[in-house]
Amino acid sequence: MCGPRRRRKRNAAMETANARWSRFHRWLESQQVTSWKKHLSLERYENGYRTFHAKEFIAKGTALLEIPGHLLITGNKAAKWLEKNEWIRAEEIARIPGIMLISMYLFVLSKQTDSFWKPYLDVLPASYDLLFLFRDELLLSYVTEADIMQKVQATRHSLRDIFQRYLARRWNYDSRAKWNALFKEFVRYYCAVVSRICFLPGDIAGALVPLGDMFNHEAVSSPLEHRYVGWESGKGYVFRAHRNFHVGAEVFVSYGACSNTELALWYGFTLKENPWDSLSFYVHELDKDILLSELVTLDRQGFSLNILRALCKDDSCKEAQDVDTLICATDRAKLYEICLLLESRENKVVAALDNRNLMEREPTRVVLLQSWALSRMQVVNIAKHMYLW
Ligand SMILES: C[S@@+](CC[C@H](N)C(=O)[O-])C[C@H]1O[C@@H](n2cnc3c(N)ncnc32)[C@H](O)[C@@H]1O
Repeated sequence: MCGPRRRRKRNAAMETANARWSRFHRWLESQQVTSWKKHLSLERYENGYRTFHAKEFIAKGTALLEIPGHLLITGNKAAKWLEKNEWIRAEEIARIPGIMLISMYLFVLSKQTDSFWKPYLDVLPASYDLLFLFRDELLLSYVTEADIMQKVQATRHSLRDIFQRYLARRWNYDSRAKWNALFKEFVRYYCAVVSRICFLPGDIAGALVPLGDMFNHEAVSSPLEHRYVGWESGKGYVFRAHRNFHVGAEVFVSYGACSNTELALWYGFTLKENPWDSLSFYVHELDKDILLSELVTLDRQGFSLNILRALCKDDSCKEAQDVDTLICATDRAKLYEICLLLESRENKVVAALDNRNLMEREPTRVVLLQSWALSRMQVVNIAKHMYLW
């Protein structure tokens, strides 16, 4: 496409996005969701990414945002509505994951021009980088985390199955292309749900919390002693500051103790400094002489006990439960060697990802895999020093 046409198309897309954004704000105001403006400004960037910033100093514990119950899209609401409107039968509900039920619900709602939630649905992101969306075989060959591709395949399979079984039959699609387009829309809603769902006790899935789902994640190094995000009776769904935030700083919440693998799977990003990062691998893939077929995990505290037991020099220690006893009896030089093998594998991944063609084809996804591999190397590096004499 030539320059001016591309510019016109981009401007038109921006106008639509601006109009949708204004409608979303008016909708929130019409539902009396306004008090957050005292503390927060909501920034929106051209690539569609949104963040909250502190307008004033925010002290730990401050209520940042309160969303009334009737604005939440919960698993229970979705299941009830789908059953009432004969999309699913009551006995099928327990067999379908709650997250899928909400995705089905959003997909059906999105087809209704007068849906109460339309202003919210219209500002959900248009594209995602969740791992199961990656299709490029070369890119996928650089995913080193063990067993993750099975999870990816299971998610893809389950999405197709649910769409075909419950949704496609009610739509007139006269071509494969139309089926694919509808399926893509359903997948987009699924991505929105998995990457934005909030914990809600007593609900089969949790809740989508309009506006509350614009907070980005930061990792906190020790588990929070208090639940800062959740349902508070008499108030609604409340987001509180889990630490102090200075004027102008981005205001985060914490999605929990997520490893980078979990972040890549469910949110489509990884963190450079992630205290909860861990990696899993099969040791025989690195060293055929170690006879251990179980999955081994490594985190910032070291290797999982199964490998310590497998490498115990003294048979009497193999049953020990205590990590210190096991480490003393383990062949630490071998653990160090495994660290070197892991390091070399991740190094190769980082080098292979430094590929211009791949970068041009899939820039965001390459960056995600690079940062994932680099953070794995950080974990390996910590372990390496731990097992060095
Ligand atoms: C609950 S939404 C948060 C709002 C999101 N930024 C938006 O514009 O809609 C979760 C998504 O935000 C992005 N995200 C959240 N925290 C992030 C972080 N620390 N770094 C990069 N992306 C992040 C990821 O795309 C994730 O799937």
